[in-house]
Amino acid sequence: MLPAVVYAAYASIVQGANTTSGFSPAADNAVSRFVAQHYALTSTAAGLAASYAFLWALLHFTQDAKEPPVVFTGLPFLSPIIGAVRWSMGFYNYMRDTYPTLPVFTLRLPGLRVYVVNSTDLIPVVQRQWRTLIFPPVSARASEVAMGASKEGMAIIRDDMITESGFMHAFGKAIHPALSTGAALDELNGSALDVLSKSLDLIQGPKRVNLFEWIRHELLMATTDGVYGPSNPLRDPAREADWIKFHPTIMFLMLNVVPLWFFHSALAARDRLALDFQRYHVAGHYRQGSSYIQRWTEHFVSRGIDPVDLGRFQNAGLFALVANTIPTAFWTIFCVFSDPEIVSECREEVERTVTVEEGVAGGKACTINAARIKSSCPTLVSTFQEVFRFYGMANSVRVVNEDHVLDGRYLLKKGGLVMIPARVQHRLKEVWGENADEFDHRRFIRKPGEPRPNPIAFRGFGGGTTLCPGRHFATTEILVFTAMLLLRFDLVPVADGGEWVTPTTANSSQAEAMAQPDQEIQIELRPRPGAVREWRVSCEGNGEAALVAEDLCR
Ligand code: HEM
Repeated sequence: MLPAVVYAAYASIVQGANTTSGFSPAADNAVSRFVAQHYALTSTAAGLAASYAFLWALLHFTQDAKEPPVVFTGLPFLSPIIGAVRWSMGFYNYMRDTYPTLPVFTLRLPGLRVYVVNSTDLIPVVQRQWRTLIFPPVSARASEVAMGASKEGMAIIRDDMITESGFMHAFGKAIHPALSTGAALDELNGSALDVLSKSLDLIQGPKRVNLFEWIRHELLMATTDGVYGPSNPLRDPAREADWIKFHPTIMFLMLNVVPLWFFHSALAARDRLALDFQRYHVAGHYRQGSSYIQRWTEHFVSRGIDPVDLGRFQNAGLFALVANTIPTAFWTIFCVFSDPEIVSECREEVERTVTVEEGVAGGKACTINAARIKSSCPTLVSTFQEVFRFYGMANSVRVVNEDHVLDGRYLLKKGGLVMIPARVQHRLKEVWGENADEFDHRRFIRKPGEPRPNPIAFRGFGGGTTLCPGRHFATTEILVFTAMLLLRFDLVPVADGGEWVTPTTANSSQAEAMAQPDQEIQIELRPRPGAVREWRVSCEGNGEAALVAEDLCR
């Protein structure tokens, strides 16, 4: 339809140029000669001008005055796309700096309105409207296009995306008890951290590793062993390799613009993983896994999802489990170990929490207590939070389910998307102070008499009804992993004369909530003098970590 309309406008302009210009006969002749000689050029220019005028009119006449102000209209419908390509991860911050007084603005793309929220005060207002500004279509789409779920499976998921009894909202309720304070969470963290601790026991002398690759392997094994139990499909090195092949393509699959055959080998890897997950579920192995995976599976089965789709959806479950935990652990370990001051402050704190008991064979055993790490290591916890603020890039997206007037002021039209970019919130000088653009590892340590920065502007784990349910599990896992390294090893870069070089993050996949490093760092893990001994981890009474507004304000 659109090209036909544009063509019609274009044709009428060219025809008009051939009849009369309104100038004198001599000028008319000159114009006619010019047009005749440069027909292709003039007709192209006229066509472009007509198209521009048409698109400009289309954009402005279909934009309601009550909607948030529309910006970036230089090339109607195209400027936002060009901006997103040009500024990439920095696009929304650039927009915020360009329009600092707009609490929310509209971007118009072909066939789509995006309402971008800049104001911290509007965030709770958006989150309260969870039945109108809804998240399930976003995650459903990811399962459909990236995980390859069947039409029948998707029909079950999409059946009711609004009420509390719909698949998605009920899913949140089903898994919640296994991931909040209590024995199930302690057990899950305990088994994952036990795997990590035993793996570190094997390093008895200096060992060279690529830091990201090594963290990815260690956390993939520990997290999936903790969740899936003794029959964890990811224990097979071929499945680990499949995940590493498939994972980077998820964002491109979700965009759905490149033909599927292009991702042939990644999709084959995805399907092998899904098949192993299917076998795992059919054999009932999940019953020996964590309470989390049992609840997860029971929810899907109770809603009629068949075993084939169960395997496919489990790939999405795996994404949620590890895709953000791994880069977050990388940056936490990088930021702690790359600064001698932070290493020594954090090491001192962590050492104070360790208890020494009788170990096996009459020796001594050191116990790392997860609850004490969280309650008594303010510098380590603050560095971890600062990693989220500095490297976090969660982009909360909601679909406007019906026309809605946000905060009684802004009309949001049905079918539009609402976006809350964490990177905008995380760099607001009015919240974080003049040094908002710098990494300050002590930023989150509370000082007497000093007000706490507005916790709503901390978006590391999203917020509202879709606030990450895995935040306590991931927080404990990463903090204790970092503590174990502090207690047991020195980490020394192999290249660059032993200097730590901060990797860039420009190529990060925007399907993730945490930036990912573009370059590897080869390091040597050197056991610290006296640290090769018996180590244990205790997660008893580990509890929750209050890092986000929802936990802090309860
Ligand atoms: C450092 C690690 C993690 C980070 C940074 C992270 C981040 C996030 C964010 C930002 C969201 C909100 C999405 C939105 O509102 O748009 C989210 C949702 C979610 N996360 Fe995490 N996550 C992490 C670890 C985990 C883990 C370990 C699990 C599973 C145990 C998990 C399970 C989920 C689930 C199921 C949702 C969807 C919630 C819903 O649809 O209501 N996450 N996560």
